[in-house]
Amino acid sequence: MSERLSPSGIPIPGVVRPDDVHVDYTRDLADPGQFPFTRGVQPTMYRGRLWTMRQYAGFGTARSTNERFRLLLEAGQTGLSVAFDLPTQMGIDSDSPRASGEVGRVGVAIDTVDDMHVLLDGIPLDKVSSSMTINSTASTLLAMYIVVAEERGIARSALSGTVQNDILKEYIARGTYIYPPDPSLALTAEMFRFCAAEVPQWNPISISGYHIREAGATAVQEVAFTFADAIAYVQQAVDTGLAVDAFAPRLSFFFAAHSDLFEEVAKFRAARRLWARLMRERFGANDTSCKLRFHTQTGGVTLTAQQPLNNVVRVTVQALAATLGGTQSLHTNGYDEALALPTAEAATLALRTQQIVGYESGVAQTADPLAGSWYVEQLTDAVEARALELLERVDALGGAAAAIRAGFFQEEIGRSAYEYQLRVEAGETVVVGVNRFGDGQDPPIIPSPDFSALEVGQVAGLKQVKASRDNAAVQAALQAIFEIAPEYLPAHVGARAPLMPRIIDAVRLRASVGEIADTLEQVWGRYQPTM
Ligand SMILES: C[C@H](C(=O)O)C(=O)SCCNC(=O)CCNC(=O)[C@H](O)C(C)(C)COP(=O)(O)OP(=O)(O)OC[C@H]1O[C@@H](n2cnc3c(N)ncnc32)[C@H](O)[C@@H]1OP(=O)(O)O
Repeated sequence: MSERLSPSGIPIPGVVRPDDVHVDYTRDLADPGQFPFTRGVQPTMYRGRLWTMRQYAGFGTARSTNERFRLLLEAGQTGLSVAFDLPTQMGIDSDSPRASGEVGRVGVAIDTVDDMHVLLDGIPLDKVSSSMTINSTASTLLAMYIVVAEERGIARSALSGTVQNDILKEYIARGTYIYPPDPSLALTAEMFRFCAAEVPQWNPISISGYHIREAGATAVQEVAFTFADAIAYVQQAVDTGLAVDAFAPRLSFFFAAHSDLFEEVAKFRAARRLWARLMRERFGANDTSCKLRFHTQTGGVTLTAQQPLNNVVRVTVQALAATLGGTQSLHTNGYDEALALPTAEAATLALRTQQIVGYESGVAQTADPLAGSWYVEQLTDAVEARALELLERVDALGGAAAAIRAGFFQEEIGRSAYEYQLRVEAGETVVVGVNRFGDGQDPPIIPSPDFSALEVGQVAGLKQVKASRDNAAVQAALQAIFEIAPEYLPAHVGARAPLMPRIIDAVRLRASVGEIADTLEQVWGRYQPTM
């Protein structure tokens, strides 16, 4: 019989026997809540608290997204997750010609803190945690969140949430970068400092393997490349003088869950163990800093436009993988996402899927229920060993930033994506309803909504804000940012003046996302990809 391989290329025996596994319980597993946290970061895991059900949502205006948030919270969702439109992610105001046609399309349009007020209207910011998928403009959006809370009388210290703020993977796989890596990384370190000092329950980064996976990486590459990025962030922050244990407990991560249930569970367990070991060995971090806390999203690329209801089943298997793997927070995709923005019905069903997994399937009853399975332990070892090997190749290239410049990640991911495609085309990898069990029907066509009226309204709102604010004060606040920005360039020696408080000042005066981004770009320049 031919050899079977997992999707990452790990050989899978027909039967795994006790002698095939060499686990030392104390060294390799330990109880949940104990180093190396293979079995989970909390001693009681989901018996103490179920994972956060956090559906990524956002489209059109702040008002329409606020309505979707309320619908989801009423349906039992336990955390928020904001999707921003491309102009907001790229630091472009809605009234710029460069934003034309993109306003409110793949997420909500936010120009000033006034939009943020509408977005968060009626949401109890001291009770619900919010995630914001925002990277190059993360500092401005976090500033807006803080100012909304402040203007509602809620202290910064009471806020909890996450900004994605993972710029390295933008160069590798996602694309919403503005500035070159050096000042971008320096700004990330400033956000680590600021959050640790002033917003202690905020996670200033969500180091993301999800997009690396979506771009075609295997599970092993997903872990290795995410950790390569993570090590670069930790090193950068340490180099600026922060003590590792002052910020590392608030590093958070973001992974994908695909349909190979066992490899995915092994991936999550291996990732926790590998991260704990890396942090202890490379940075001398304490146990709290060694805990890998992560959000998971079911795999967008695994969804098919053909026979879209099949996606409900895929999402269920993937949600099981994430929760058997001990995720802290989960987004389950809508079954219609391969066709269009998810409908309210699909978004609700996706949340119901999590609730069925959480309350009916029994996964929440005991921590790390698959531990001790010879197969799962063997696969956990294999994923860890292979990810470490790959990480060491990145080290040899000089770390994540150097590997990005050399095109290493992009090439490796591209090769995996190509090989996967060949396997699908050869029928070796079965995609139900696509290369097998098709019904000959074309995928349904869903008309895309008309965004033009929305854009006109958003632009009018922004013009009104710009006309009614104290423009001299805004210019002075932007000037203050401009004057500090050079300290975030590599040529600068010595301590840097804090940038976050200046961004908050500007946001409070109703400076826009685009104005703040342009100010920084004047000093830092724009990144030009080398490949
Ligand atoms: C694809 C798309 C795109 O490209 O556009 C995207 O990127 S979408 C990307 C969307 N991204 C996201 O949604 C990222 C979401 N990330 C997060 O929510 C965070 O970063 C997270 C992963 C750390 C999860 O945070 P969370 O608040 O939801 O959950 P936590 O596990 O931290 O739990 C909340 C609090 O409860 C405590 N807690 C949890 N479980 C227990 C337990 N069993 N016993 C006692 N306490 C417990 C935690 O310690 C914590 O308190 P304390 O805090 O006091 O310790």
